Amino acid sequence: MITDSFSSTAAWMQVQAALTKPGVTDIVLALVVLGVVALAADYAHMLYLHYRMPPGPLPWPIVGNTWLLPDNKPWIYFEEVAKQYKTPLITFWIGRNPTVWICDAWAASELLDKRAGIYPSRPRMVVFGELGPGQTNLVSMYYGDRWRVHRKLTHIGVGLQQVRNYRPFQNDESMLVAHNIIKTPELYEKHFERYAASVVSIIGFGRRISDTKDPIISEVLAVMQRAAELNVPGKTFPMLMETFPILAKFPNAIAPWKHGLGGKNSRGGSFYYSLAEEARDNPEQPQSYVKKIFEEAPKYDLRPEEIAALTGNLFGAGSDTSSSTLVTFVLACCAFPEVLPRAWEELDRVVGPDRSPSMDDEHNLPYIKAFVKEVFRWRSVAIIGGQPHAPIQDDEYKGWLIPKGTWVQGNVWAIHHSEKEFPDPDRFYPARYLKEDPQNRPFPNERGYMTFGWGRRVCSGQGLAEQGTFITIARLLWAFNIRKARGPDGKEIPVDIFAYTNGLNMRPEPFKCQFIPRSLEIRATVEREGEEAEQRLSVYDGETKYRLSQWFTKA
Ligand code: HEM
Repeated sequence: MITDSFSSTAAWMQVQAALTKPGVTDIVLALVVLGVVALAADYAHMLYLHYRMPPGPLPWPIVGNTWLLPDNKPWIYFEEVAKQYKTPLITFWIGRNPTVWICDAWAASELLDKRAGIYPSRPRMVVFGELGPGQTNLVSMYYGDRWRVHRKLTHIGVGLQQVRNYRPFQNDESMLVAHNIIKTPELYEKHFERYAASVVSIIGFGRRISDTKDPIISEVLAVMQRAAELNVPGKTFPMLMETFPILAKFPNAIAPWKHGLGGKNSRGGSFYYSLAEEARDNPEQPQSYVKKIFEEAPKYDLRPEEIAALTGNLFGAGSDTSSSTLVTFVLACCAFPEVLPRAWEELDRVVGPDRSPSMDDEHNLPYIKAFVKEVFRWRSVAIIGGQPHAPIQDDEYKGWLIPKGTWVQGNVWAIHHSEKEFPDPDRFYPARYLKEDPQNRPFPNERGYMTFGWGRRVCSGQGLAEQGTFITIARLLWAFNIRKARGPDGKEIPVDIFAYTNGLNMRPEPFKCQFIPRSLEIRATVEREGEEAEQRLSVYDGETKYRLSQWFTKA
């Protein structure tokens, strides 16, 4: 007894001594205790959200579910998780950040379209946002007055009314695609890239891109494809910074995982600003979007990096997406040749061999329209719907909480791959879009696809992309029998409909194919129209002295 009371008195005196005169060990001990308490409180909060938010795998403290991510194409994994939980949306924790993945068309329509006023913002994005363009670019901007200004200014360039005025040169550029494919069919992918880059370059800078070797194509596409990898959740650097945002705060000199990320003052931005100034100051260059932006700049107090973002977005958002969609179209023709005769029958009946289809034919070409819709659906380029949305207030869906600021991503892969809306979804089957077809199913929007996003953040260039994709697909279907290439043994070389890149904007891995003109008359028409189009487009010929690569060396 006496010994017990003596030892407890001694221990008490030690505690008192430690409190009045703490040593290093005591401080370390106190910090450890504090750390454990903070961690426990943080994890308790994570578990609370785990039970209130849409279902998903149990998160671990700090790392969440990041370790469960596959090395590639996480959208397929999220589709499987949603099937496993039998829910239209799931929660997946990227570190301590719960992200919601919408895997069903009706839920996407309800949340992102019908409740557009609640979901118009972007969440905090460490890699694509804070280490990328941040709040200078419409794509990653939070919802608010500045976003409204940028959206309005973007519409001056590619708003629905405006893009109708671009039809003549877009049509001419598309005629050149068909002509160039006759000359060098093996370069078809390059012809699509040139076409897409040239259309946005004429709109933006009043200058066309006439050569597939123009460095602006290869350089800008390379940057875009790299950027597209930067918003696909991943468990390696640089995306691991979304799991551990503190790593983004380290100075670049001691943080190799940050290398190559642009930042607000990125050299890519300055490159676009120089292109814009060059176009503004060239009296010979026709009226263009940059000239209008410079006129508007004082009214909105636009900074140079904002001007660079607004004009650069035309390339950034509009060239890789449009050309990848056309490569997907070619892959579909090779893999599903049985869908072609019906397209030819319609085109021969409505258009004939002496001219190629025009935009005015659209109403008379229901199967071609369905074909284009199926291209947009079957392998949608923006496979996770571009950037995530974020609610500007807490929301509830089917009893689940979606807190303000949550990263909410439309999983377009899962949405367009659902048996319920698209029976046999990996089959390319345009007729599913025709009302009378037995495979036709209800869909929450009239178009029948969600390729261009939702609500207030829906793609600003949708009108331009849809009209360009229609006219180019219609023309190529009319002109060619597009089919699998043959090997030296004369046998067809198979194509793989799942071989796609891993970016946020995906495109088929390279494959070979043949473009066979459908008749001598059609071939003659393609050549004649191609030469005439080139003549008309010559008003946009011009050079730029800037190269993105020089910029990177210079800075
Ligand atoms: C096939 C071609 C294209 C596809 C599939 C596509 C798809 C998308 C998607 C999915 C989004 C995100 C929408 C959302 O957050 O809900 C987006 C945003 C955007 N797109 Fe496109 N796009 C295409 C072409 C274009 C073109 C040609 C331009 C302009 C020339 C453009 C400009 C933009 C801009 C500026 C945004 C950001 C809008 C905002 O955050 O408010 N896109 N696009």
